[in-house]
Amino acid sequence: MKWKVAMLQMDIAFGQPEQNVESVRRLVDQLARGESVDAVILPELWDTGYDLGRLGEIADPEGRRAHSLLKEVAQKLNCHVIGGSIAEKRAGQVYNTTYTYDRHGQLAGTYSKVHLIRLMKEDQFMAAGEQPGMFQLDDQCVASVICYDIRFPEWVRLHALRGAKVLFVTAQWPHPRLDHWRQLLIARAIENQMYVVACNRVGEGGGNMFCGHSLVVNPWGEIVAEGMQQEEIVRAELDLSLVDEVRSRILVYDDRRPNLYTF
Ligand SMILES: NC(=O)CCC(=O)C(=O)O
Repeated sequence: MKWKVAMLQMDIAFGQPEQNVESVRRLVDQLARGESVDAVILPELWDTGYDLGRLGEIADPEGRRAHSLLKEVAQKLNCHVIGGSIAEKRAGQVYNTTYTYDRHGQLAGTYSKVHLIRLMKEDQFMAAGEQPGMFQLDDQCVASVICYDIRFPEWVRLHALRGAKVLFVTAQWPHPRLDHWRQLLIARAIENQMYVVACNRVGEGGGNMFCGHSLVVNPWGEIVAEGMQQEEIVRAELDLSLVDEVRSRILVYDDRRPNLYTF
């Protein structure tokens, strides 16, 4: 199976959800004028940015605003939507949450960021998720994680062990750590022999300059597509049969020694 994917590498207005909804709509309109795609992915916290101090006021109650927009996008483009993440107000807490809609406009999965980044004070304003982000799209097993999660190979590995062939990463990754971003994504693809489709944002917010370079890496570790550091739609084609091919060439999964990994 082949999938055409598009990453909306957008700028995000700090603490301005309505303005950011309009930015998503503008990019989706632009995407709709080009060749059709099977999946589109947005960046992390595309609705609020890292305006953590105002989350009580601007976070999306039960994600209602995001659900409505992402469903609309899935139906308009007739494609899967890995909906970046949003600041989701739920049960008196705020979570950093991804909603994924399938091409029929049905909710396919929800994932709340498990590893909150203390460096950016996320832990002081948000609650951490507890569940994995696994779901099916076109009968293919895929996973989604959020930004800092890629520094935790053991978390990504669990998703690969449970069958994920594609890892979607939604991010707000800032300078000066562009090298970390690229190398961690390539490493996750090589060690798990899976596609990694990673959408970052550009622009400035809360004292950070975000580095773009949205990336698609194939299961052999080759970069298939890479954004620049400007607002753009980055497109790529995935050939999912390559996952099985690479997994049968180097038998990493069979050669594991999990009984030794508990000392
Ligand atoms: N939004 C994030 O999780 C940023 C992660 C990051 O900058 C890093 O891990 O470095």
